[in-house]
Amino acid sequence: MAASEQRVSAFSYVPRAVAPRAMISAQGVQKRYGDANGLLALENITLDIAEGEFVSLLGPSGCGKSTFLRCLAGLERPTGGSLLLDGAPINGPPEKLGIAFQRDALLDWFSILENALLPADFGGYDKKTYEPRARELLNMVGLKDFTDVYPSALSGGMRQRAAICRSLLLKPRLLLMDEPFGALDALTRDQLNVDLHHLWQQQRMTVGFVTHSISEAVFLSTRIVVFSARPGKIAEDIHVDLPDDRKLAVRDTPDFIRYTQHIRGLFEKMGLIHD
Ligand SMILES: Nc1ncnc2c1ncn2[C@@H]1O[C@H](COP(=O)(O)OP(=O)(O)OP(=O)(O)O)[C@@H](O)[C@H]1O
Repeated sequence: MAASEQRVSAFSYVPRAVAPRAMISAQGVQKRYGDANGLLALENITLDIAEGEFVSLLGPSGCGKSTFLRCLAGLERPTGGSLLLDGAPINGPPEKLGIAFQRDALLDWFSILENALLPADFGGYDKKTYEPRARELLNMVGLKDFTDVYPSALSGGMRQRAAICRSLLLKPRLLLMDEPFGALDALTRDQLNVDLHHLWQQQRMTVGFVTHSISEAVFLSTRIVVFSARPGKIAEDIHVDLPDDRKLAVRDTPDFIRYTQHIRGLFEKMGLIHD
């Protein structure tokens, strides 16, 4: 499906008349693993992402969401098309990048505060300079009293909160998250959705977020890019026009439900879910 054939509906993303310059610009991005006969994971991905957008990638398992995220992180290279950050090709992990994955990857022999400070360590920055920010972030997500505790003493949700603080330590312009809440129970996941929404509201970093949850995507995003089955193509690019300051109760509103129904309908049409 060519970019021009992408689905357009009442929900579709329409760039604003005076659009801010794209921070990320993908033009016909293709990713094939292996040689010329290898597996085609992504085909013809074309989209621009402006600074400060919260973009979720939704789609069936194996459709290339993580592959696209890894291309954005400079951990994989597209095999076709162009992928630009601030107008320059992404040839490696960009500066000011924050990453969070499903496994929190905290280091068990460091305290929570030390874990949150690791990016300063790795980046060769003075840890003392960043300590107030690490403490502020940990405070914001309810870990104020756990800064000196080791990860093994924390629940999965608390660990993931600490991991998110770590990814935000250096004030990333771009935060890439691959199913960061996938392993958490529903209540903890709800709370972390709220926490992440608050963090995004305050810091306004650009976020690329991979999830399998339609409701999580609608709650968090300003925009949802729905991929079709492999090779991943954009099935629909949806602008989420919900209040900027979202509380969990927004999920009970007719507007929210219209979005979740619409996306479920797309997956039904793709034959991915049925009653
Ligand atoms: N390093 C790799 N080498 C070869 N094939 C790969 C590699 N990484 C991913 N793939 C394949 O590329 C396709 C897309 O994988 P990817 O992980 O990007 O999908 P996804 O949409 O994130 O899947 P899921 O939702 O299940 O996590 C899959 O068929 C996968 O097997």
